[in-house]
Formats: sequence, C-alpha cells, structure tokens
Amino acid sequence: MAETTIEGIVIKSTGSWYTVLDPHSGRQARCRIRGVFRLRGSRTTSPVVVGDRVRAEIGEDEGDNVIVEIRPRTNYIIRRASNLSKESHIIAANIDTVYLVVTLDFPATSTEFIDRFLVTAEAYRIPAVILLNKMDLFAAPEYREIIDEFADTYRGAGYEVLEISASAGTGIDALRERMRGKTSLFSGHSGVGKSTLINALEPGLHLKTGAISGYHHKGKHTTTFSEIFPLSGGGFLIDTPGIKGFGLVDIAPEELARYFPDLFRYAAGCQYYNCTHTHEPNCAVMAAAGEGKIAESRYVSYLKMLEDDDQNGKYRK
Ligand SMILES: Nc1nc2c(ncn2[C@@H]2O[C@H](COP(=O)(O)OP(=O)(O)OP(=O)(O)O)[C@@H](O)[C@H]2O)c(=O)[nH]1
Ligand SMILES: [Zn+2]
Repeated sequence: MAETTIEGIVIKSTGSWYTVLDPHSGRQARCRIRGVFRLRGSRTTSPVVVGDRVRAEIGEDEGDNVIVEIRPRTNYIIRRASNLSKESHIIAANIDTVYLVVTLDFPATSTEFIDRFLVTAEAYRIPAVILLNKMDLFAAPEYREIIDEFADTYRGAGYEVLEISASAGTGIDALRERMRGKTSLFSGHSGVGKSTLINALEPGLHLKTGAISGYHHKGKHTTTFSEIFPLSGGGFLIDTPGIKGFGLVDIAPEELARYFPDLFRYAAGCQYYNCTHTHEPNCAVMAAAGEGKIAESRYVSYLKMLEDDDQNGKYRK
C-alpha cells in the first residue's frame, strides 16, 4: 500500500529513475515507472520525460516509489536518437516559452537559423521569444536602424524581441520576472552568450553540460538523461547545450507556410488552396512579399527551407 502520494513535476530522468518535485512543498522523491502507461484518453505507451506533471505513490522504501499518472502534455520537444535513426525521443514536455538567444554580430546569428528555429517552435506550439543579446556593443546611434529593422521583422511576425545585455545586466531583471513560475527553454548558437545569460539570471545555477542533449550511444541502446533546473523565483529552466535549434519536426512542403505567421496571414488570398507561394499565379503571399509587407529575409528563409526539403526530404512527412 502506498503511504502517500505526491503531485509534481519531473525534474530529472535517468531512464530508470525520475525525480519528482512538488513545487509547493519543495519535497522531492525519486520514483520509478511501472509497466506500460496509459495516457488519459489514449493507449499510447510513453516514457515519462522531464517537465511532465505526474502523480506518484510514495512507498516505505524509495524502491517502492512509483509514478502512477502523467497529466496530458501541453507540448513537447523531440530529438532523434541519431542522424541515421528514425527513432525519436521526447526530451522535455510542458514548455511555456522558448527563448532564442541571438546576436547581431560577434557572432552574427543568421536570419535563416532564427527562422528555422521559429518554424520548429511554431510546429511544437511553443511560444518563442527572441533575446537580442550583447546590446552593450550596439549602443552607438548608428546601430539603431539595424536593430529596429531586425526587431520590426520579428515583431511584425508576432514574436517578442527583447534587447538585453547579459554581461552589462540590461534587461535581466525583467526577463527573470517574466520567467517566474514558468518553464523556459534556452537555445542559441555557440558564442551568443547563453551561458553568461543563464548565470546572470540565476547565479546559483551550475548547469551540467550535456544536460538535455546527453544521449550516449552504447551499442544499440540509447540511454537518456535529462534535467530541468528549478529557479529560485519559481519556475524551471531547460538548457539545450549542443542542440542546433531544438530538435527536428517533419513538415510537408505545402504546410511550411503555416509556420511562418507573417506569410500565412496572406495565404488565404492565394488562388490555389495548396499554393506553395513560389511560382503560382495569383499568389497573395508573393504579392505581399513584393510589396514589402513581408520582410525579404523571412520570405528567403521560407524558400530555402522548401528547397532543402526538395533536396533531402528533411521537412517532408
Ligand atoms: N559584450 C558582451 N559580451 C557578452 C555578452 N554576453 C556574453 N558575452 C561574451 O560572449 C562570449 C560568449 O559567451 P558565452 O556565455 O560563453 O556564450 P554561449 O552562448 O554560452 O557559448 P557556448 O558556451 O559556446 O555555447 C563570452 O566572451 C562572453 O563574455 C554581452 O551581453 N555583451
Ligand atoms: Zn500563394
């Protein structure tokens, strides 16, 4: 018989043990899962992943602790076991916001990288916010136009753009405040200052590298280990070291435009319902791009992603 039950969030997974934290009491318990899970309303077998909201029965011995229910996920991110493998793993669930850390220069983050990332976020149905870091380097007035053009492009597409400086501390308190009580995932190219930013947000946090991307290939077996970090102000942080973007999603070419909100708002005006917005007559998206209503870089990214799909089927279902 179970002694008690605990309701909480899975903050760590080793593949066989799951640490459940009750965010209200602060109590933690290491638990196992038993047999096959039935998610509510479906017969899907699914392992427990970090970010899952669960109920666990706590036994007399730790070995008796068992997760008995997983709440339905609002979203999740996946990762293929390897490039060759078709297998994919859910690596985290119930993410409130993905923050993409980017820089205008030193190093410059390409708009194509940003746009691919945003498409993935859209496909995962996770709100994305762009953090424009190292703004201390661009304080001179001559940069204002470049910054505004960048910000307008993404704000026009419906994304928040926050100008910050991780090293100078600009915008950090406001960001910490908006992360309170939420699960936030951070991503960004190497060198944009993601580590500096995370340290500024939560100085006590010593991220273990490889936390969420720590897949070890031992022969045929893939073990997963992942962790999300409780924040002192409430909420959780997920770091994604080494993940370029944050996983892959399969998107059919005719669906790609759906994930570009700034393109898609014109698609209803196209003559053909399955318009790819590349060559078709009476394409409202191309017309809008031609009139400058859609940022050129965004339309170019769209075309590049379509082209890639043709070449290697990466975005094909
Ligand atoms: N000027 C300026 N430099 C910054 C800022 N944030 C980070 N840096 C510097 O940028 C460099 C890269 O910062 P990191 O925090 O290591 O970058 P990262 O994104 O974690 O990079 P990886 O560790 O390679 O993944 C370091 O030299 C930082 O000191 C900032 O806001 N302004
Ligand atoms: Zn069209």
